[in-house]
Amino acid sequence: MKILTAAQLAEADKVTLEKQDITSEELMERAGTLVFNEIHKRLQGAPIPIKIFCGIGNNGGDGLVVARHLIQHGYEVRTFIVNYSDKRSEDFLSNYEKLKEITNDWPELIKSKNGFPEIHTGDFVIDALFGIGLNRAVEGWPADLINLINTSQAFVLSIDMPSGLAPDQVFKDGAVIKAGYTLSFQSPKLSFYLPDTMEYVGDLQVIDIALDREYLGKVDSNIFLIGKEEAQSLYRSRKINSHKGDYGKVLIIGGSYGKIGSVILASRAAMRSGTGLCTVYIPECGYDALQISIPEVMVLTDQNSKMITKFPSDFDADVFCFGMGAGTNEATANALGEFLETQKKPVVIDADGINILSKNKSLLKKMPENSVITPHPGELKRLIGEWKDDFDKLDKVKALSKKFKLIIVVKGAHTFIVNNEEVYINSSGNPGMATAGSGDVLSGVITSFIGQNYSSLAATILAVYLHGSSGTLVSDQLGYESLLAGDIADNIGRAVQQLFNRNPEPEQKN
Ligand SMILES: NC(=O)C1=CN([C@@H]2O[C@H](COP(=O)(O)OP(=O)(O)OC[C@H]3O[C@@H](n4cnc5c(N)ncnc54)[C@H](OP(=O)(O)O)[C@@H]3O)[C@@H](O)[C@H]2O)[C@@H](O)CC1
Ligand SMILES: [K+]
Repeated sequence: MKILTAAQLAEADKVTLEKQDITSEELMERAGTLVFNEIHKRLQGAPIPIKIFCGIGNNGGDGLVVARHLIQHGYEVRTFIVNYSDKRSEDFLSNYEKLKEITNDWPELIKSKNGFPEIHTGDFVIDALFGIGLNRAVEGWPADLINLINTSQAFVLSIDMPSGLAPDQVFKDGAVIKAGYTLSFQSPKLSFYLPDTMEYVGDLQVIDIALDREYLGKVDSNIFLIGKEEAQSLYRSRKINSHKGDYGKVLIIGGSYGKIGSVILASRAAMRSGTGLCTVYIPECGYDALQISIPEVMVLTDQNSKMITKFPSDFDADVFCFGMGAGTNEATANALGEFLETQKKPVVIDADGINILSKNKSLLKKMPENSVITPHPGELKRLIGEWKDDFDKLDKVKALSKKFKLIIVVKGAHTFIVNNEEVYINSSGNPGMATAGSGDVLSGVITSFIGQNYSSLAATILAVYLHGSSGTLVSDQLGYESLLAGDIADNIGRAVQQLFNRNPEPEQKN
């Protein structure tokens, strides 16, 4: 699914009015009615005190439409106009008049802190203060109101965006509504998925308000949300008449004394994801552990017993993966440098491999095109330095991807896959996956798919999605705490099966 910017959504709005020959007030009525329907479906007329806080722009206008429908359906509603400016939008004003026509309980005007109502734990708060028109941090008494709502422990539903959050930028130090539920129009917004802002969104539902299909189809977005449908479209099923040679010959290089488990996990994940032939290259100390843990994998050993000092020079693999548990010894770094001198096929570099790249940035130039690196936040910081905010981070990652033609997997609650200017945001997974070895498994799955002849980008997107949905399948049974990285590897096959069954997709909640 495409993720649109505020500017693209405003353009979609404009095109829709022209093409569907409707007024902006009619579109607001459509959007507000759909929000009302969702609320009504859940509340079923329950006598819960509802407090709606409306700004004076179009987000506030949506709030007024919702208020009118709720009142007409007999709900107990108090509507507040949060008068942070005199520049009321036209559609806000017409809905203000419409509301006054149907009730004697006119909206209450809030102009300062003195006008704040009491908000109780059992209240149902609807936040229609600001939407995608927010253009600066929320400060002063409107910020105090947001803080009051946030500390009230009332359930908060935000219309389109949690107020104070902007779709494509962050405003430092402004107040932001912490929503329990967000009903967002047409497209999710980028800030819903970024580490610093995702916590404000609560559970997310995107409402199709039928903006112009043609515009939505053609609009040039570089940001995509990856869900079940997208993963399905990337997956290629096996031919009946095939043999192990058709499914890739991969070599995974890594491990050091005390960290052989990382290579066991990566190779197990590669095998569980369909690799035809998997060989690992490890320090000698890991030989027995590997052979015993996973007999399907072949083992080559370095002449050094405790670390990698040389890469096998004559091994012909379809794809190489390096880094997990390897340490950052000079001998290991030199071995990687020497290997990259001659390497032409994409490689997957993880963990200590990335730390070696960070310490020896000249190696980045030697990385073959379309290689994949999979940093977690700490590794990323070592690679690109500090960032101001998540948007700045994304810009820096894009620049790195572009400069060295790399696919960069920015791991997090929502993993981002960056390929030049394009950003793919993963929607699967859960907090139980924040566990040792989870990244080793992911590298194994990516490597496996590249070996099976997926493009590096397709392999990475599919691997990240399946890794997340496998994690969810496991935690659905064991809970978050008990999930082990090895379980993620072992359930990749079930995650593939799940791509094609009709159950709702195991998605991550914000
Ligand atoms: N896209 C679509 O298709 C559809 C969109 N719809 C709805 O429209 C919403 C967007 O509406 P919008 O453009 O009127 O902006 P909105 O968010 O209400 O606020 C603007 C006001 O806030 C002000 N302001 C800004 N920042 C501020 C701050 N920090 N502190 C104080 N003031 C601040 C700003 O004033 P100014 O900057 O001029 O001072 C302006 O007055 C969208 O989210 C959705 O709900 C649906 O109805 C139908 C289909
Ligand atoms: K809002």
